[in-house]
Amino acid sequence: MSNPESSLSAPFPPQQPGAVPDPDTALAIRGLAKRFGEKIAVNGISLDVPAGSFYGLVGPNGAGKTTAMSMATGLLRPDHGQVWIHGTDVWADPLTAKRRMGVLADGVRLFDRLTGEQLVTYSGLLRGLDRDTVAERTADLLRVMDLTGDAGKLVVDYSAGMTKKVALASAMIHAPKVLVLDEPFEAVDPVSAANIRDILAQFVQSGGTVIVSSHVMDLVQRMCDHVAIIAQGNLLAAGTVDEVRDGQSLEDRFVDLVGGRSTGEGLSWLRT
Ligand SMILES: Nc1ncnc2c1ncn2[C@@H]1O[C@H](COP(=O)(O)OP(=O)(O)OP(=O)(O)O)[C@@H](O)[C@H]1O
Repeated sequence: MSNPESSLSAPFPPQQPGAVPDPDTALAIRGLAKRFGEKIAVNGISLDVPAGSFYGLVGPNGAGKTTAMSMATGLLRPDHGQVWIHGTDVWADPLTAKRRMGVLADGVRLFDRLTGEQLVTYSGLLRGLDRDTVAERTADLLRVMDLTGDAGKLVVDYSAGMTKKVALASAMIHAPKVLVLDEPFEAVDPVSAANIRDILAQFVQSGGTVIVSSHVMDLVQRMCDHVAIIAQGNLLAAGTVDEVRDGQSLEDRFVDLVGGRSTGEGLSWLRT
């Protein structure tokens, strides 16, 4: 079934000036839009992420996930629209909003001339934590990320998966209420990924909110309780995973909604 007008796409009215979404909503997005030259990367997306949810954001390559997440976390200024983290406008009051969130951004350079331990420590001190708390949490985070043995190594010399894990540790050290993670499992080995999943699940159980983008539908179906599907800058569906997948696997539903499966023809020159 291909139904981009699915009733699951939340029919949000334009936000009235001055109207603030319920502070219990972890992330509220209204009419978020971004254009790069002629390219409309995000085309007026509205979405509510309930507090305490494990929310997956899925979409094909170039769908606008990273752009939307960057605008939602105060890293990229939107052309239009508003974003609130627990009722705080991210662009009007970025300091308060950023205290409440931990962000694993895609493609943002880390201070990679620091060691892993220094980087996580620096993130904690930057967030205003005292030195003892930072030392304790840094040791805990490096341990669960299986980085203790490499804590003294420069981040520039880390593998892609190690870099992802140290960035994740840096995003979590101030115990935010909301974690916004762009592809947190990309390049991460299965044991570390399982550890990270456990940490995130416990975080959600204790009332935190996790928003992850991922291309791995099976993972999103197993791990998340809510999901939004984005394609070509538009929100195609959003709701609980069961609502969105509508009796199918999430992967089949995704392919139905997004389309674009090639028939396997072509590239005859590649066949031996
Ligand atoms: N800084 C930029 N300048 C120009 N175009 C950009 C820029 N950032 C993103 N885009 C374009 O906007 C669109 C959305 O990109 P975005 O990175 O948000 O997609 P994505 O869903 O995160 O993709 P992927 O799953 O491949 O990471 C793409 O067409 C991309 O080429």
